[in-house]
Amino acid sequence: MPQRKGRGNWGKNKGKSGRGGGNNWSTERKSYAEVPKVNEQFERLYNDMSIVPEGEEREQFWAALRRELPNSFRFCGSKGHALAVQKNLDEHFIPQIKSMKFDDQTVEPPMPITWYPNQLAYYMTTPKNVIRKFPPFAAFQKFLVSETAVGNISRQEAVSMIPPLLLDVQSHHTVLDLCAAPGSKSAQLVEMLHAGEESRIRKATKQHQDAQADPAGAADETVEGNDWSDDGRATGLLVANDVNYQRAQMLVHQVKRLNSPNLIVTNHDATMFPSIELPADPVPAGTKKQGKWLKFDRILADVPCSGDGTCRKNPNIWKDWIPGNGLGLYITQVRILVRALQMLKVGGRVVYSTCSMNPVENEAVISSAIDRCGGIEKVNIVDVSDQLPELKRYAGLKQWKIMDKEGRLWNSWEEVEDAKSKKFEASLERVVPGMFATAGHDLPLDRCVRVYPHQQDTGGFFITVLEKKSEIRAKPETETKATNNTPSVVSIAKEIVAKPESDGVIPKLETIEDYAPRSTDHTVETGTASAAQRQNKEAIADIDTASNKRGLEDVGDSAAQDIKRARTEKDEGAGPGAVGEVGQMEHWPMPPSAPLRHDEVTPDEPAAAAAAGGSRGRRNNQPHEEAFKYLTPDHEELDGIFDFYQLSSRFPRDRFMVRNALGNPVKAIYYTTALAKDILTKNEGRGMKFVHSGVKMFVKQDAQGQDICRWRLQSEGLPIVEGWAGENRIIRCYKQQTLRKLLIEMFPRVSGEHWKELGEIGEKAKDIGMGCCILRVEPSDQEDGFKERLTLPLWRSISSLNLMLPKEERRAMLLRLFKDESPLIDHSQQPNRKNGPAADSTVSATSAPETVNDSDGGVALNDVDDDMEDADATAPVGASGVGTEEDAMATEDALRAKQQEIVDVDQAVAAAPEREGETDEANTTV
Ligand SMILES: C[S@@+](CC[C@H](N)C(=O)[O-])C[C@H]1O[C@@H](n2cnc3c(N)ncnc32)[C@H](O)[C@@H]1O
Repeated sequence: MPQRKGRGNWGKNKGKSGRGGGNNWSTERKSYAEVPKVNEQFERLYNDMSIVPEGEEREQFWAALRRELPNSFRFCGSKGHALAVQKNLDEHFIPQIKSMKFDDQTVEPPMPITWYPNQLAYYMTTPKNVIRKFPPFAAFQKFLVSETAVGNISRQEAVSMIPPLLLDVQSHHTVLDLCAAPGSKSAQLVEMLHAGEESRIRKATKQHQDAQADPAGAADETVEGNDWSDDGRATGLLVANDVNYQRAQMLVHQVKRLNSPNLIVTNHDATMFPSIELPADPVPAGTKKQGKWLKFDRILADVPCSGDGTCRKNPNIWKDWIPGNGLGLYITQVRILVRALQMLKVGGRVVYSTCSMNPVENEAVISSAIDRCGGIEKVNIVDVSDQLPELKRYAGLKQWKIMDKEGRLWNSWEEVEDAKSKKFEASLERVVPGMFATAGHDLPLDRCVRVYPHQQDTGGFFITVLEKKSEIRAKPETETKATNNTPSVVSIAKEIVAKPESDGVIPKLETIEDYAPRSTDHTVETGTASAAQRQNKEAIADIDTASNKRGLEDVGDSAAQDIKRARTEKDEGAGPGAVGEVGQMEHWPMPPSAPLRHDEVTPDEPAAAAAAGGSRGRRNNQPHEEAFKYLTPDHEELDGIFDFYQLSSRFPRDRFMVRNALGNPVKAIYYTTALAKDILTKNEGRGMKFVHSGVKMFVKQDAQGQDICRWRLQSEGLPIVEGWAGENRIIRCYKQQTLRKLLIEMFPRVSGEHWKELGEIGEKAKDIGMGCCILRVEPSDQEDGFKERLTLPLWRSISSLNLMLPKEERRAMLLRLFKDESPLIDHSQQPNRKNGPAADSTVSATSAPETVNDSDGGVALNDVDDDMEDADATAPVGASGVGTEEDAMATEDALRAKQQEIVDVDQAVAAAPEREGETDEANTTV
């Protein structure tokens, strides 16, 4: 974004809030403008340190911080489809918006963010409430909402897009996002894993088809790119984690839109993220198998922070900013970063980021973490000055000051020690040596990146890229300047005992006590306890509070209790020196699970299910997650599916799983990558808290007719598998008018002579067997052809053919592909079909479907897009056993309700604060 002095036309209206008509736009704008934007300590800290030079630029800095933030959004980089959506913005909406006037003012259209690669991100200064409420924006608003719901657009603050861009993710990478909710950066990371995948898969499937047709003549097209090992599919993985369960659910919603099988969502405290076990490598007979642990190529540590760089969208920060906020987070931030570096492969990258401008949460954390990991020879700060060349930025600070709780500024730890030696200083309690820049410690902290609000009209942000140069053994906190503790006997003993890791294999230590973070809970807190002990106790409390209040006890996690119990026993003997060592171990265990009590086993799940690793019972109020159980490749349901769709034997059969403890395919079958499968199966029952994984690929269908497969393809999973399906279930479409008709008309008839009305696809539609099939929209150079490739699920019943798409998605596609806002026509809404089709505008989304007399006899589309997991493996499938279009309509209604739910949740996610203490109103994404 270019540097901007004002906020364009909308900003000029700030003073005009009393304008006639009393529109909401004025009122809401006023509320932002009215929040007082002064805070003496906040302003003094940054002015005193001169983070921006005095004079005109400093004025611009503060003026920008006092302005409301522009909205921003970006297009999904990995989907060809999303690029067509972007074209729609450029060619349709932007010219439309440019011609609009509101209150005699021109309206500023979305503009590309210049530093974002491939012009995929945009910003817009028009306030979101104007977009929502000013009628000429209605179509644009609809476009944003529907494209966001299906994953083509992500609404995200501009500066928040930087950290993933600097992580340099490739499709075979194992990536960890340690503090991921609400998930905007995770979504970006998932997209990066899938970059280039569509064209790779197309090449791989084409080559396979060619080879089948002519084994001698097929050309090998799989020459470019780096990820052919799985027929072009991305082999990497994102583990997205958040300590807060509710926020982890938002994260799931956010990333689920992208339909990635390369994703696992977890729910752990990042300071002690458990080591993930992998299946051991094969060894020669008679040799003992070595434990193998996952290490990551890339880790994002977008840590909890005080968030003062977000005061443009969260004006309350002006009122609430106190120096203690940043001080209190420092230890947690260092622990998260050290844990990230421990879990990183040698040669891998960690990106550390905050939306705070305070060096105590930024350069001090970087410097302390590098110190704990053995210095710059072990962990280097990467020079990224040549990356994102258009991005204006400031270098990281090499000198800074620490503001104590009373607002006094300190230059060095020596000054603090001197003051403390004279009298007890309560306000210095949280100040520790590691917070200060150390003279003579020549870390290239200038390679850190600071982005200030006036530079590109954004929020403030801090980003640092770290590279692990060699294996590390993190020093215990007590032995570093992060705290002022002296080393404990226990920690020294551990350093001697701990075995070095090699080749990405971390040796497994034996006892829980070895890993357990030291609790101060049972350490006698006396007047003589050291400041470090008190500090550490507060720091542990900080994990609980700063991590959105989900600490050891809060999670209701029996594992946490076990850890506490274990460390308590040890601490009793260890004395005060044992405190302050949280996070020192390289290898953290899974939190152990408490055994399920008999009275916790629910009646519908026998004890056998619990024994099988099921999770129907709630343990100590721990959130309930269904098990992830993989089907054996020779499972009979898979036989049926592979036969019906004539799926190539080359498509992997061992990656299908279900979400119930008994492992029975009841409602839905999900697909994951091989690595996700290895992780989910190997770590089952070890206490790892998996919250989500897998793309729904097949959904159980009530359908009559002998030859119909009861498993229909779900649109989420279709792109993954469709290239491997046989011609018998494919209908090809080349002409725009064919697809347009299928989008506008629901349940068009194929019986009798009606099939002719379907044009180019009529004959195939007439002849294809009943059940689920695939509509392949092929691109061509014809005038009435398509520029983009599309694949959609269809259902052929006795008398009709129907695209299995929710109404909202039909409308979004009509708008995007044909600029068409026609009402949908529902042919199933005609008793006896004698009175002509019903236009969609007359159909109530919530009304019970009318009775349809002429049963189509083929299918009852139950549970379409039902996100409920297979809660009960023994439940009967479907209710009626007789399929009618009535059922199908009920399905459409369910879909529509679901779609609405998606939009609602999406709006909630978009409004969810990224940072502690932000209000929902604070979020200004469109
Ligand atoms: C700045 S936000 C992350 C924003 C996110 N990366 C995004 O782009 O949407 C910080 C997140 O860290 C989580 N968090 C706080 N303490 C944590 C901890 N100890 N371990 C893991 N997550 C933590 C919070 O719940 C919060 O969701």
